[in-house]
Amino acid sequence: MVKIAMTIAGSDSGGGAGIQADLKTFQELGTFGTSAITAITAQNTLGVHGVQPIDLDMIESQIDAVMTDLRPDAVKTGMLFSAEIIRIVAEKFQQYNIQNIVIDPVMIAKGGASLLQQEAVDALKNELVPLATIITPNIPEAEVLADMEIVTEDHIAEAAKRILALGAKGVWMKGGHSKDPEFAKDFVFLQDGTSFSMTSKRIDTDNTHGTGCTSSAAVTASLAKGMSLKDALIVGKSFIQAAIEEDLQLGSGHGPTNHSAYRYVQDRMEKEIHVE
Ligand SMILES: Nc1ncnc2c1ncn2[C@@H]1O[C@H](COP(=O)(O)OP(=O)(O)O)[C@@H](O)[C@H]1O
Ligand SMILES: Cc1ncc(COP(=O)(O)O)c(N)n1
Repeated sequence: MVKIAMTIAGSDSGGGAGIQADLKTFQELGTFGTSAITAITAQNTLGVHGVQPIDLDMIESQIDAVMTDLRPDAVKTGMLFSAEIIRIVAEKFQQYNIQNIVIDPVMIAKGGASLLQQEAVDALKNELVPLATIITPNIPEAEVLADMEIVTEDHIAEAAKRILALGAKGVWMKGGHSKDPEFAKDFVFLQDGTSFSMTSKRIDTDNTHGTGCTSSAAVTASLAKGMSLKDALIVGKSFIQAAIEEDLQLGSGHGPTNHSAYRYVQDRMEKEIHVE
């Protein structure tokens, strides 16, 4: 029977990030996608033009509706916007005993708009991160979660240690924001003390809108299908490398990635991602 993946996130009218990116990615990887929408954004490749959070009761009802009937095999979170929304999501994860939880700690859109209120960071750290199978911060998000500046690889390891100390089972420290002109190098640290890196060549492009949403959705779909965490993360990295490489040149700002590229270039990606 088809496996079910769920996303709890914001809507991106531009289709490159948020719920839209997640559902496309779930579908591409052969899972059945379900969702609970936390906020609506009026957004395109040029930026975020408006944000309207959904009523808390309605967020709760959406989660209950999916959890009680469809029972997702893995769930991811994206834009959660407020401490109140984070609390509801954390409560629901516990109520329904969800095991495969991917937390993309979305804070700021590529154009600079805030997608998480400042006072929600504590709720994220104390209530949601402890439930994560894997949390997927980019460098600025890891700096906030670990409360330190990240410049060197030693800083990455120290920040990961601090994030694991919050209770997450694993952390995928994404390197898209690093200054390395040649490589996009990510590091994974797990609660059992193991770690590995996933490196690809850096693509010179502005079309990276939604890379965090898309890569974490690929991990979620892979966990839903029963893959090991390590294999699921390698699919996440390969899926996003394909989606960035085969970009679509849409819009006149930070364009979306190509969510359907992976299915055509999967074999090539296996050789392009270096795991060490
Ligand atoms: N220009 C790029 N070329 C190749 N991979 C990239 C590029 N930018 C980001 N990535 C990869 O995309 C994923 C998401 O990266 P990152 O930009 O760090 O997160 P976010 O999208 O959350 O800001 C990571 O696996 C990262 O290595
Ligand atoms: C609704 C929504 N959720 C998440 C992001 C972050 O996307 P990214 O940082 O990858 O551009 C976004 N721009 N919009």
